[in-house]
Amino acid sequence: MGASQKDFENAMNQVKLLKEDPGNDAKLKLYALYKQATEGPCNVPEPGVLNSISKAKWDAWNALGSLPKEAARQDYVEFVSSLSPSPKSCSLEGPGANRSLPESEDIVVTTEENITTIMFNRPTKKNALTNEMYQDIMLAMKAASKDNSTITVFTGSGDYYSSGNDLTNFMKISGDLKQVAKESSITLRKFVDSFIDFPKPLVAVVNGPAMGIAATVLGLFDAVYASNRATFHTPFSGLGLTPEGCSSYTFPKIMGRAKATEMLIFGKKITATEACAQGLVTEVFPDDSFQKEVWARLKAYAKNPPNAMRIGKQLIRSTEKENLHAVNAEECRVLQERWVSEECMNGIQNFLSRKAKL
Ligand SMILES: CCCCCCCCCCC/C=C/C(=O)SCCNC(=O)CCNC(=O)[C@H](O)C(C)(C)COP(=O)(O)OP(=O)(O)OC[C@H]1O[C@@H](n2cnc3c(N)ncnc32)[C@H](O)[C@@H]1OP(=O)(O)O
Repeated sequence: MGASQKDFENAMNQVKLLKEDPGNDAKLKLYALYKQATEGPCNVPEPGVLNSISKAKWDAWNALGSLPKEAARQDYVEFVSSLSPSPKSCSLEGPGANRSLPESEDIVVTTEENITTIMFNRPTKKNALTNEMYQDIMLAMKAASKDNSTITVFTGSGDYYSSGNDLTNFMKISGDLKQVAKESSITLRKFVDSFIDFPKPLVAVVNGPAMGIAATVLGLFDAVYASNRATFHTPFSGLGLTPEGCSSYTFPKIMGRAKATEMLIFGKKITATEACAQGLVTEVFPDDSFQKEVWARLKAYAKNPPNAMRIGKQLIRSTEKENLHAVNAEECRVLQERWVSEECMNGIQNFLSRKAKL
């Protein structure tokens, strides 16, 4: 006998209680089966290539063809049960939990003239990255790695590139702090892995200040173009934190140990011009012509044959990959401990109570 409506509803609740992020492929499958089970065969127009996430969702649903609603419901229930053998002891608000597919507008993905752009879009909060945004960025990167674009670009909306991790993420957690720190460490590792393994040229268009994790992962980009308004700031020690995004390896390699120490350990903020002199930034542009000049250049680069660019990148990066994964794993292991430390609690508390502005 097929799954009942009650089984289906239970399965939907179980998805919300998943302890670990099931991954983008599983989320797409869940989405498609859910839509098929509730609405029947895909009945909406195919989204344009400008929205690669909607397109991925549409493709997954459309691929189910004329599968009957009851069969989709049954498949959904079975698939959920394969994902969640035990729904007990879950943190409802932990990273990765309660997520299905990106719905928020905090990350905007567009594809135009062979360029997929992933934009941080939370300007009123200086594009600080929420737990949901980490998940959506991973999803967007996975889609971008497979779409028809030749280059992928990160940029920010408003006056900031990004102020890094949203420090209120720490207040949204429930349950055992150590367990949440463990889950966060897993999420962070996966997030940084997405940058290490990204197969196409990855470019940052740094429109304003870049802080914390938004600055550190720049060491994993293939080119970084910055407005002269941009600054680069990793105030980790003040927050009781330690470097991530592989910066403990990439920054000393790029700028030398002394300059990397000033940034990563002493929290020195550097200008775009300094970052360019130290090799973190490829080129700096005057802010008033920044967008025009950078996009004209990127559109020209994006016309290059995609395979040549992809394979060229692979040659430049492949010898480093193993090291980078090991560094990422170690940085995340250390951060897992830092997040539950008194120094970190005090650092976050200072920001939240605005006693200290970094
Ligand atoms: C158990 C652990 C679970 C955690 C799971 C996370 C997993 C991944 C962790 C990865 C590690 C990453 C580390 C980092 O990125 S460290 C860097 C963090 N960023 C900061 O420290 C910046 C903090 N912000 C500031 O110092 C200032 O806001 C800033 C200099 C950016 C701007 O100052 P300004 O005076 O111009 O503007 P406001 O302060 O008034 O800001 C406007 C509003 O934006 C909010 N805001 C800005 N940045 C952040 C932020 N990073 N987190 C949360 N909110 C931020 C600010 O509060 C204002 O909001 P309101 O208008 O509502 O007050």
